[in-house]
Amino acid sequence: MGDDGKHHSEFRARRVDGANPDGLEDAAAQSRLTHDRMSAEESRLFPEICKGDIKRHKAFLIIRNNILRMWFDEPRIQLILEKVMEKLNQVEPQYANDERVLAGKIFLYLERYGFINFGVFKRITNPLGNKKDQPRVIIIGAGIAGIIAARQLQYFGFETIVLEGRNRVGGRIATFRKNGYTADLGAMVVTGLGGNPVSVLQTQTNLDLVPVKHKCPMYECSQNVLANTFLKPFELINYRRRYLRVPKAKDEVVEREFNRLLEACSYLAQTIDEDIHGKKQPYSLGDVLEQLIRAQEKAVREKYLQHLREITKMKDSLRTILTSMCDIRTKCVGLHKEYSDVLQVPDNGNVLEEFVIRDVAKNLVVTTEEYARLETQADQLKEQIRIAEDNPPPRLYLSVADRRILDWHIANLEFANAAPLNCLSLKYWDQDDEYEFTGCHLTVRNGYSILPLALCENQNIKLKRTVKKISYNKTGVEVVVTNTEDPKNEVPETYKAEAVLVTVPLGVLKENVITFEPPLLEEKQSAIDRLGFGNLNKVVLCFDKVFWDSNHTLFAHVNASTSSRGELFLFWCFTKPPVLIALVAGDAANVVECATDDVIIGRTLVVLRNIFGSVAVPSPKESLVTRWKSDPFARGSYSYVAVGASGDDYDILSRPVECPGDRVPRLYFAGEHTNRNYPATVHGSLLSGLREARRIADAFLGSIYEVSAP
Ligand SMILES: Cc1cc2nc3c(=O)[nH]c(=O)nc-3n(C[C@H](O)[C@H](O)[C@H](O)COP(=O)(O)OP(=O)(O)OC[C@H]3O[C@@H](n4cnc5c(N)ncnc54)[C@H](O)[C@@H]3O)c2cc1C
Repeated sequence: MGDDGKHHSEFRARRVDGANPDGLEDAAAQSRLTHDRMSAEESRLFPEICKGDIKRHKAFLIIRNNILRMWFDEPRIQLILEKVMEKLNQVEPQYANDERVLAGKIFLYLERYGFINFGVFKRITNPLGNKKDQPRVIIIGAGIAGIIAARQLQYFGFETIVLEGRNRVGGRIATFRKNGYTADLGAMVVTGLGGNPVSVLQTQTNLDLVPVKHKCPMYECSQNVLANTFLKPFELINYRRRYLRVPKAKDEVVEREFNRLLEACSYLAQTIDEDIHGKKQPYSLGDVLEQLIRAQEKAVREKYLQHLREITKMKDSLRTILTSMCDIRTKCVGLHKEYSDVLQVPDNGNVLEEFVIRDVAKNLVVTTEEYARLETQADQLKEQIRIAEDNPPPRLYLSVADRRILDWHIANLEFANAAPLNCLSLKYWDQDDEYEFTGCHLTVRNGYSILPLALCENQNIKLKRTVKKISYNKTGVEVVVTNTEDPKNEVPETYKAEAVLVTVPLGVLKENVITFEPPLLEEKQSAIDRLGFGNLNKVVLCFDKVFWDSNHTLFAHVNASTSSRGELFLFWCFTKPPVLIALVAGDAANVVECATDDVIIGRTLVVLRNIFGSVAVPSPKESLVTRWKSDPFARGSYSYVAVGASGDDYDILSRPVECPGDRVPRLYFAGEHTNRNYPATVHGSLLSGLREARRIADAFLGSIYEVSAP
């Protein structure tokens, strides 16, 4: 990444960029809605408004946008209908008076759909009153999807119980905290605040978000440095840096080429029909990218060969000309001699002899002129050859050093997708791009776990309960768990409820560690198999002082080979206490799973010492290596669209399961792998939890139309 470089996942600049939107348009945009248009969902829920006259349509939008803005104005306090009507009366008295019923319905819809009154806020009233015997829902997994769903369901009046296998909440949001050091082992980046529900949670909790600056010096191995440096004796032990900073211009050129290659892949993805040309197997992004690189290499080689061929051709022509000049020169010498000879003959007035003299003289002139013409041609050709030889086209598409830098950019993309590029679907790997939020990327300086911990307050959560079996039928659900509170005496427990929400990671679903009774439908099982679940690991090193350039919060390490490109390729340093987080992505992420901590940490220190010099880099005070793939409660990091999968698979995974003849579905699914538009992210999980809370509430409490309007 160049100093100011942006890679393809950078956001397009749009107007809204965070919490507390000012106007009605901003409030709608922050809720991922359009201010002057009803969403498809709204049109479905309010058909009489959608198809009705333009005035009511406008009334709907004005009321909806005003309610959203009221929520964003103070998301720490429950927004209640009375307050909404009071404020609406101040800003839009006409709508407050004429559309009271509609305003009530819009309020209930926004609340049920998790646009308002979600997260950590002070409750003023219970929206459903204090009804007894509310349905009971079991939520499996205390990650962000499970906790927000539990919290929302509880707010809607359900009795909830969260069963969590680990001895902590947060799932893939996990913060290492020790001796004042903080490091996020799972999620650590908020990918823009414009449209992001995390912006509300930031206001409600004390998440300390700092922008991720793109200045990122890049270091690569230079074997010549040591050889070319005159070392004093002690320097032999404390040898100097062996890695050099990649020149900014070079980094920028390669980054531009990388982006060009990705654009070409994207063009091909749109034009290639995966089923034609007898190719049954869909293409992967990695394969096509490598093919494009090979094609470019071939084209560059071809161009260079063509250049050599042209020079050879010019040289051949020059040789022919020079040979002709030689012949002409010999001929000239002969003619000259002949001319001298005929001039020797005494003039006896013979006309024939006079004719011979003139003829030889003429021949001599013509031949000399021909020689001069060829000489000019030869000079021109020599100049052309010189120019061509002085300006050869590149011999190689990428030098070895260029390829390493390109591999670094590929590793960065493999990090973003948590998978080697040859596992990603060419056609659909970036299917969610158009939903990207606006604003810069931010990181949580005080640790992301603040969020799940805040959301857990007053929730009924049982830790150390590993779910083994889920049975569901028309009467309800039964969940069998192993209670691991006492490792020497693990006991089975059974929990019963009206419905169950499963939020375990896709990696866990793929392992089939939970038995579903009856088994999941073939459609769902195939989607579980098709979608990819990637891996990405981190090495955390805590030091007693900063030895890196504190002006930079990121620095890059360019690895020596394509196969190791993802190894410790990027270092993060965002927290006040000096902590470095090294990222391991792509194939290298899986290598970490089977190496010991000593090996990984030792290797990380070698890289740092090569960059900063061994004197500068002390031994770490604390260190830690993640192994997400080996973690039985994750089995990897997050989902990706694998070769053969598509965005549809996220939709299939989000569908609830109904027993034939039952009036409501009993089995629901949430989690990042169930969110087509926002997969693989904290906000995606959060939105999926809100979505399922709404779905369960609609099923058991009636849809928004059956809720009596005030
Ligand atoms: C290394 C890494 C880096 C990431 N970086 C980012 C980032 O920068 N930004 C971002 O937005 N997202 C990031 N993500 C993704 C983000 O963390 C996840 O998408 C999100 O946290 C998932 O939430 P979830 O609730 O869907 O799943 P989880 O958080 O995984 O929650 C599922 C819960 O189910 C529990 N569970 C599993 N099996 C069982 C069982 N059998 N019984 C009971 N409980 C069980 C788990 O213990 C877990 O608590 C990253 C993820 C990883 C791993």
